[in-house]
Amino acid sequence: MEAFLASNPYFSAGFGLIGVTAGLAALRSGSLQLAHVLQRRYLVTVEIPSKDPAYNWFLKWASVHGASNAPAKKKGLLANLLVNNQLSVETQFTRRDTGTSLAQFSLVPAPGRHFIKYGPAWFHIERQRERSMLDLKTGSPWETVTVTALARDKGLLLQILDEAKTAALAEEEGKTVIYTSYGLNGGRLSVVLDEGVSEFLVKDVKAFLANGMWYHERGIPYRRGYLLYGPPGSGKTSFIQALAGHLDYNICVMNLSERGMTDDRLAHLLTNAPPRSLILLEDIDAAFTKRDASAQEGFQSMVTFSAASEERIVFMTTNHVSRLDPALIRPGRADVKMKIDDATDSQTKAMFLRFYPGREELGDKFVAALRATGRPWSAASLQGHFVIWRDSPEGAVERAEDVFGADVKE
Ligand SMILES: Nc1ncnc2c1ncn2[C@@H]1O[C@H](COP(=O)(O)OP(=O)(O)OP(=O)(O)O)[C@@H](O)[C@H]1O
Repeated sequence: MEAFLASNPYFSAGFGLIGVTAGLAALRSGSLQLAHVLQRRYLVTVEIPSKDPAYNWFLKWASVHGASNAPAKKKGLLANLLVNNQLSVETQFTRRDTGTSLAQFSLVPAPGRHFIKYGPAWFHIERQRERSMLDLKTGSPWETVTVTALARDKGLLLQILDEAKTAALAEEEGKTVIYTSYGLNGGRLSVVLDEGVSEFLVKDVKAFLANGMWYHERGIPYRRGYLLYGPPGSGKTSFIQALAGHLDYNICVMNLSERGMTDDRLAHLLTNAPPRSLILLEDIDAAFTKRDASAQEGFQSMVTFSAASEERIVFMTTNHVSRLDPALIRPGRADVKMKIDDATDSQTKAMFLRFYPGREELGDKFVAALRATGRPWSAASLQGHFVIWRDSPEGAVERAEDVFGADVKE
């Protein structure tokens, strides 16, 4: 590890004492030499330029983990004083198959100095922006993040970079699966919901979009909220993806459980969402059950967001509708509430026929075999089953009960 550190250009004996504490600052001006000695012995610094992929990984990591190990009481105070007030919004666009783009917002430490506690150690983070230079490819300013571990253990920094990388890659992996497998399919929505559900939702969104003047003339906020709730794997997220493709809209996914997501920030994100966007707040229950203390904060956010004046279509999804504060999902915030449930008979048959066109009779047999078990099944598990048996509809029917193999029910 020592050898790796020595040869790694990111690890340098950078000068990271500035701003650590007032005491250390005084020490620095008083005795530079002593500071050098201390710094060499006790601090490890890594510099990450913005052109390095690790740059975004690290900022994202810092926004999620900062001060996460501080005791609960101190957490708010420390986080607010030292980190929270200095977050900035970063937007990343990913092109989707359908030609529209997916905008993803994250809150990352803003340029300036930050302190973060992680594991046993404190870290000093300095994000510096080069004012006179721009990255010609992206048009964004060159930046450098300097991370100084206020500890002697060099391994901690490596561990952090490694964790940041793993988290970033895992996130990308998930996205590729979701965002490339759905979308427009010959002009039709490729998600099979129960009869009438998808038509109802599409019609409702289109009516909303066609009635801007009506809202405007009456001074009603031009927004519509949809809550899709129900068991995992029923197609909530896929439907919203497909709908965006169908309307040729962008999707902005916001994670309400992200650290530091306060009212102001949510309002900022909502007003800065690109035009022609569906806003998707996934697993909204997570924002309210994970962090008790901030439930109130999240609630306020939703109030703010119901006041947005521009055209806003907001989709919220949850597996646990009963855990939500009723005020959160009242009309005005969630105008349409739709249960997207386990697969029905007709949905199951429709999916069967999509995989095995023309095999009506077998489709009925398949549905009957599943129904005979008395157990519920999800559209996601059906899809998994049909993919396995893609060349043999007979096999799919014979082994119908395998559909339950992949299901994990609460
Ligand atoms: N109704 C459906 N029609 C076709 N495929 C579906 C349907 N529902 C789910 N799937 C398949 O299952 C996968 C998972 O579905 P999706 O993520 O949309 O479910 P979800 O209801 O949002 O689940 P969760 O509540 O766990 O987020 C999808 O990528 C898709 O391949």
